[in-house]
Amino acid sequence: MESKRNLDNFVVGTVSSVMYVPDFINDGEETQLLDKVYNSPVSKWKSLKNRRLQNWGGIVHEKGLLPQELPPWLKKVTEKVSEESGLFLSAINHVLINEYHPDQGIMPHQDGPAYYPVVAILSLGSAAIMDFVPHPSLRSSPDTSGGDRKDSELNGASDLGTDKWLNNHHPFSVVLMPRSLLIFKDDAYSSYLHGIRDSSIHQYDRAVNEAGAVGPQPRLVSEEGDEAVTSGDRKCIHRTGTRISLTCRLVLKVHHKLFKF
Ligand SMILES: O=C(O)CCC(=O)C(=O)O
Ligand SMILES: [Fe+2]
Repeated sequence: MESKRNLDNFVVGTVSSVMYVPDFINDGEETQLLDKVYNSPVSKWKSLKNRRLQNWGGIVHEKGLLPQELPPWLKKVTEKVSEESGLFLSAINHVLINEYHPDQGIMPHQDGPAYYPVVAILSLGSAAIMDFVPHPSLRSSPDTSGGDRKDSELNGASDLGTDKWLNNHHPFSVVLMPRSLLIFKDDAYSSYLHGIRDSSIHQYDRAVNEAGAVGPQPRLVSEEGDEAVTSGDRKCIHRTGTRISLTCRLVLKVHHKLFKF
C-alpha cells in the first residue's frame, strides 16, 4: 500500500486545483511502462491525424463506460496514482495513452462530463509544455481583432496575453517532465482548456513550475536530451524525443451488463 502524499505541497501557480509531482515514478518504473506500451498489440494503437493513442479500460460512451478490465501493469500504476493522491472516489478505470513526436501535440480541449472531474497525467520519455487557457466564455474583453478568433484559440497561448479574463482566470502553462505526474481538477478541469502545441519548440515563460522543473539556464532540462534554450526574450524547450503520456481518469457511470442487440 502506497502512502498518501500531502498534495498541498505540490500545488503550482495560483490555481489551487493544479498539482505537479516531479519524479512521481523512478527510471526503472518508467522503462517498464514504456516497454509495456510498446509491447502492446499493434492493434491497440489508433492513429489520429497528429498522434497515436491506445485506449484502455473500455469504451467511454455518452451514457457511461462499457468497461474492460485494465491489464495488471496499468492497474499497478493507477493504484499508485489513486492511493498517493487520495483524490479519486474509487479505482481509476480508464487510461488513455498518447504518443507524441516532437512536432506533435493535442488541441486545446476539455475532458468532458463523462469523467469524475479529476485527471492525472503521467509523462514518460520526453518533456513538453501543457498550456491552460480559460474557457472562451470567461473572456471579458470584446474581440477587437475583427477576425475569426477560432484560429488563435486553437493554436494555443501565443497571443492570449492581451486578453482580459473574468474572475481571476489567466492563461498559464505547466512543464511536464518525464516521470512527473500532473493532476488537475475542479476549476482547472471545468474552467480551462488544456493543450500541447504541435511544435518542436515549446515556450515556458508562463510555466507555473518553471523553477522546480527546468532550473537555471543554460542546462539540459532532461536527461533524455530535451534542451532549454532562449529564443529572443522567450524561454523555450527544444523537444527532441518521443513523449508518452498516460491520462488516468475515473468514469463513475459504468455499465455492468452488455447491451442487448
Ligand atoms: O498528453 C497529455 O499530456 C494530455 C492528454 C490529454 O489531455 C487527454 O488525453 O485528454
Ligand atoms: Fe485532456
